[in-house]
Amino acid sequence: MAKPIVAVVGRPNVGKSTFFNRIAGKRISIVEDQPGVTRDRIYTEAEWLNIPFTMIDTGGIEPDTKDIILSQMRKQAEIAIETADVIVFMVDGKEGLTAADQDVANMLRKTKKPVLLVANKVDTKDLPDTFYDFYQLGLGEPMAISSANGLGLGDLLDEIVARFPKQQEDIYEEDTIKVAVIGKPNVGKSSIINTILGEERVIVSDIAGTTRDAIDTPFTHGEDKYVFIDTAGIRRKSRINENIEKYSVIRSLTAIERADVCLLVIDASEGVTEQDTKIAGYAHEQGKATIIVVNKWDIIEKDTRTMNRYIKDIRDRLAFMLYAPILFVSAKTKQRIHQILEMVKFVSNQHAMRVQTGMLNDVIGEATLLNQPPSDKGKRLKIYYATQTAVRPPKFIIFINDRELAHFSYTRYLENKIREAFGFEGTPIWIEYREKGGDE
Ligand SMILES: Nc1nc2c(ncn2[C@@H]2O[C@H](COP(=O)(O)OP(=O)(O)OP(=O)(O)O)[C@@H](O)[C@H]2O)c(=O)[nH]1
Ligand SMILES: Nc1nc2c(ncn2[C@@H]2O[C@H](COP(=O)(O)OP(=O)(O)OP(=O)(O)O)[C@@H](O)[C@H]2O)c(=O)[nH]1
Repeated sequence: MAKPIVAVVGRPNVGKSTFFNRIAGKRISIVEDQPGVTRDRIYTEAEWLNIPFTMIDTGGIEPDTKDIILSQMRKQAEIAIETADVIVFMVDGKEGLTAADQDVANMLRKTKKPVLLVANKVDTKDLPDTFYDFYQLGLGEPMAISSANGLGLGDLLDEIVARFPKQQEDIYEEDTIKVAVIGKPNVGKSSIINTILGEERVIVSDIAGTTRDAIDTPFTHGEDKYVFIDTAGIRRKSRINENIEKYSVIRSLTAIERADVCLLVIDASEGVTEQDTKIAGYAHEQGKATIIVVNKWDIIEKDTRTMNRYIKDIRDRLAFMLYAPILFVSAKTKQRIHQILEMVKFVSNQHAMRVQTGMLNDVIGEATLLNQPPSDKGKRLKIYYATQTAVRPPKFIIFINDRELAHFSYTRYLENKIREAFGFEGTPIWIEYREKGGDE
């Protein structure tokens, strides 16, 4: 389930960080490819009433010192409008209304996204006289909070959570394959999506009953139903500066969470970057199927070994997903673009595949005969029985005598044997051990 995104926008010194730290849970830092970009203070995972969400501190952008406050705030507001589900606009309740607040309010009023106007530093129950000026911003009733001593935060969080979009998952039929197109800015995500959607057999559907801007693109291809997840920011080209990069990563992460199959798009002229590795790692951990799509293949000067060199490099850098098929495409010339949906359908089936318990145990039994399970201090790992307990991703539980003896390398070996026998192409496989009770 995708987590909603909340962005906090406001002038420097209004107390965004203080607010953030009050609400923040664990922070995740994002690897940057560009030097000189503020590294932490980007976003955090938080939770209210058991509803998890992601909070972005747009104050984290301090691109260059020449920038005046106002232009920075405009950028913050743009980023918030582009990426967030709910925007918290924070003003300084102690200082009162400023011209810069007016300016940002003008921008925020134009978005259809919910905006909550919050006056921070209202440390006592009595509202300051200047408080009423905030009504002039045209963003509805200001809420008074004090981040420093925690006043009003619960009420604010209630209001934020109440404005989260309804989850869209339910509106797609069971057999719809959800596809996230992920990757860095400019690798050609929108070009690939638009090329696929322009294909003859593809019919883009309407989403019924959605009130906010549609963020997904559902379509059919022949008999098969698909939806490209969270395409709003991708298909509509954003003209936001370079700093959008790290926020686009956050969007990628939430898209991955909702998807069945991820298309990890890599720019052939750049190869696999650190950012790609990070995003790919997330898809892997989340148990999603992945296809690696190397785009812009048209601009690469090729000889007979070029493709193999690329494959080797990708396998080296993304060694944790050797299961992911690699496609070399060009959105520009349409080379091999038609293979993408075929591959999506194939790996989606692999992702949902269930194998018979009898066959699985034959494979495991044979594997242990070929390569004896490890032993330690005279005790040998015994494998009693294996069963598949889940799909999307396929999950196996193996009953054994002693978990201590089940080393990573042997698990890897068993995984390989399972793959040799059944395929499971494009999908990670989860293997869990259970100690069989009462035995030895
Ligand atoms: N009285 C009072 N002071 C506060 C409150 N919240 C924050 N402050 C103070 O306001 C100052 C600025 O707070 P920050 O949280 O750093 O503000 P910021 O908006 O993150 O500022 P930038 O990092 O410049 O974007 C600090 O001195 C805080 O202690 C509050 O609720 N009441
Ligand atoms: N030569 C070549 N250029 C391409 C190809 N695909 C995309 N481009 C160009 O690469 C640039 C970026 O393409 P987009 O499709 O906008 O990339 P994106 O990943 O959606 O970018 P963001 O919206 O910033 O995330 C554009 O100038 C495209 O024309 C390709 O296969 N070959």
